[in-house]
Amino acid sequence: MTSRPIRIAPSILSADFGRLAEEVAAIDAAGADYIHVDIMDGHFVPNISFGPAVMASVRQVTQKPFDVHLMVAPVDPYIAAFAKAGADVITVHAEAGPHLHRTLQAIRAEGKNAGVAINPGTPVSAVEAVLDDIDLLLVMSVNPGFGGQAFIPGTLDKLRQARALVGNRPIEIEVDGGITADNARAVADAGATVFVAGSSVFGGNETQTYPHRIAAIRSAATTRTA
Ligand SMILES: O=C(CO)[C@H](O)[C@H](O)COP(=O)(O)O
Ligand SMILES: [Fe+2]
Repeated sequence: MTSRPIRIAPSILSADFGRLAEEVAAIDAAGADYIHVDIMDGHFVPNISFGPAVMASVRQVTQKPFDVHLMVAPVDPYIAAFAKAGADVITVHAEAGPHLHRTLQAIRAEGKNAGVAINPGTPVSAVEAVLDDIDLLLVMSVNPGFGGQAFIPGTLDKLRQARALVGNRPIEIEVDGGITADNARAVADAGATVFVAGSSVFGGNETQTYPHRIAAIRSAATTRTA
């Protein structure tokens, strides 16, 4: 059993956008630790979600930390806008530009926690030089751009490599894509501490089931197997 605290971060990408504020309030009440906000630009990834104005309006319905995943390139021009819109953690992709260190400095200069995400095709070593500059390492377990994709099994090896690299530094290791109650145990054992879950929480939009779905992932991730 992992001794590290486990956080569940429902991704509102799979929420009903027509009732977005209600959906955010529902996952807050259902026990979400963080609210995961996927920002897609139709350039870095082949999909468009929404921007800082929409995020700022739903920010008002909860006090929970907003974990903002920017799938945007170039990203530097948008850091201040998402900080102002109420982000607590701003995560950028290592692949999104040539000046990762500068971008991470810009996030911390806004007084926000800084995260770096790596795509399935990017090695964990890509973040080695910025370990002192991040609060969160996001290991993508699908190719970014869409919710509802299947977890890529090779992610478990990458999570183990990430845990070995991070060691006991105060850096959260987040996993994003295809997370369910069925794979949460293996993902926790591999070293993840923050579990993003979109379709496995919001699937079907039956609000009353959100507490059960979040609890199922948390329970799988924290259950002793040996
Ligand atoms: O960053 C993302 C996609 O790029 C989403 O956070 C992720 O896909 C969550 O959705 P699901 O749990 O349905 O895979
Ligand atoms: Fe995400």
